Parts: sequence; C-alpha cells; structure tokens
Amino acid sequence: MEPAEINISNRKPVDKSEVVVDIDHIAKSFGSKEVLKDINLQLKRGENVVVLGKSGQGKSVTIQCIVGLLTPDSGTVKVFGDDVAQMNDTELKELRTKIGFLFQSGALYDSMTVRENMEFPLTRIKKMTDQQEIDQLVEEVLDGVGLAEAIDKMPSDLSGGMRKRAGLARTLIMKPEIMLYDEPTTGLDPITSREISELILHMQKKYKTSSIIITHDMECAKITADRVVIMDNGKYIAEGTYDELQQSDDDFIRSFFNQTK
Ligand SMILES: Nc1ncnc2c1ncn2[C@@H]1O[C@H](COP(=O)(O)OP(=O)(O)OP(=O)(O)O)[C@@H](O)[C@H]1O
Repeated sequence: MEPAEINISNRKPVDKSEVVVDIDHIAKSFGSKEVLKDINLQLKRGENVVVLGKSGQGKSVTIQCIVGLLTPDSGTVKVFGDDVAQMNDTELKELRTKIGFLFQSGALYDSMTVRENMEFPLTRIKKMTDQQEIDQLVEEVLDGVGLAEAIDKMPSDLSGGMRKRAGLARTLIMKPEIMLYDEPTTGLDPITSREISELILHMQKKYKTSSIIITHDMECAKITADRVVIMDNGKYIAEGTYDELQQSDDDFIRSFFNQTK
C-alpha cells in the first residue's frame, strides 16, 4: 500500500547561512528506473539528521550525489554554498577533504596496525611530516574513541565494535566538517550498537560536525538524531524529531518505530 504523503510544507524556514548541505529537488534515474524523484534536504551546521527508509530507496545514491560521485539528472546539491555538479576535479578533491565517511565495514587497511591506519590519511592526504605532531593527533583521536590501548594492534585482532571505532577515528583525524554515516551499526550486537551510537553523538558535540546518518537501527536514530527524515518511493515523505514522528497518526511512519531490531 502506498503511504499517505505527509505535509512537510509547514516546517520552519531554515536560515540559509547555517545550511552546509542543501539538496534542492533532486531526481536521479538509472535507465528507466527512477530512484530519486524529488528529494529536498537541508543539513544545518552542527546538526545530526537521520535518514530512514526501506532498502533500495536511494539513500546511498543521495549520499553519492553529495560528494559528487553521482550527478543528479535535475535539481541541485550545494555543499557550503557551492553546486557540487559544477565543481572541477580539484574542487571536488578539496570538498572531499571536508567530508568524512563511515561505511559498514569501517574500511581499515588489514595489513597496517591501528596506529598506521590513523597515520595514513595524515601523511598521504594532508602531507604531514612532523612525527611528533602526527603522534599527538593519533593518540588524541584514539583516546577520544576509547581505543588508546589498541594502538599497536592489527585490525584482525579487534572486535567488530572496535573496528568500527577505529574506522570512525581514522575519519575524524581529518577533522571533517561533515560526516556521512552509512549504516554505522549494522552487523553489531545491541550493546556495541548503542556504544557506537553514543560515540556518534559524543563526536558531534566534540568536533561540532554536521552529520547525515543513514540507518535502519531505531535506537541509533533515537540516540543520535536532532531531526529524522523518512524516505519512500524516491521522495522524502516526513520530517520531524524522533518523538514527533513516533507519535504520527500515519501507520506507515509509525511502522518504522514499532519494529524490533
Ligand atoms: N550506479 C548505479 N547504477 C545503476 N543502479 C544503481 C546505481 N546505484 C544505485 N542503483 C540502484 O538504485 C537503487 C537505490 O540504491 P541505494 O543503494 O541508494 O538504496 P538504499 O536506500 O541505500 O538501500 P539500502 O538500505 O539497501 O542500502 C537500487 O535499486 C540500486 O540498484
């Protein structure tokens, strides 16, 4: 059954100067398949927005449009006020240094220790050479995610939750202004999932990042979200705080909140 469309037009106007990601009526098809029909989303500075939606609704495609890996067929995506589709390779590279990703796997290099994994983006991307400065940043970031003791371990010696923390640390060491989390708690047990969600919240406060968090984990949404948007059939159909949406009169919206993990 098609969900009822929810009126989201009466939301408060957003102060544009605070908007770091502005997705304006984007559409994207692959062949005859219309994946995104009309997506609008504004991410404000320092805000955590959680995107909920059933599988295959185009959440990852939306993220790829933000970093310029895909170009929308119509509509615009502006990051820090600049249209991503108009950026040249140098500008895209520069943009991506300001955006951190955390994917499901955590994406560590298995042949490097935790310390070497942290050093890698500093020496390869930031071209840092001062070893003392590098050591200080690595120790600080690992301490922040509770992995100070694991600094000389190999990724294969870490639990799933520790790997996820290390992946997060490796992203945060670049001090991104925007974080994109794609299913950050998938595959983790409930206790570790909660720890990662709390860490995402803690990191938002500590580094003042703006984040988009794609998840199916409602506890993660509850812990991390300042605002939740629900995506269905290529459109954003509802938006509000976790509590507002949980109390919605719409059965489809409430169905997200009634699921067990
Ligand atoms: N590069 C591409 N070429 C063709 N089709 C694609 C491409 N990228 C995504 N799609 C299609 O777009 C649809 C949405 O994919 P997407 O990965 O964004 O969904 P999702 O909402 O993130 O799902 P999930 O929650 O399962 O990760 C899928 O049907 C997918 O096959």
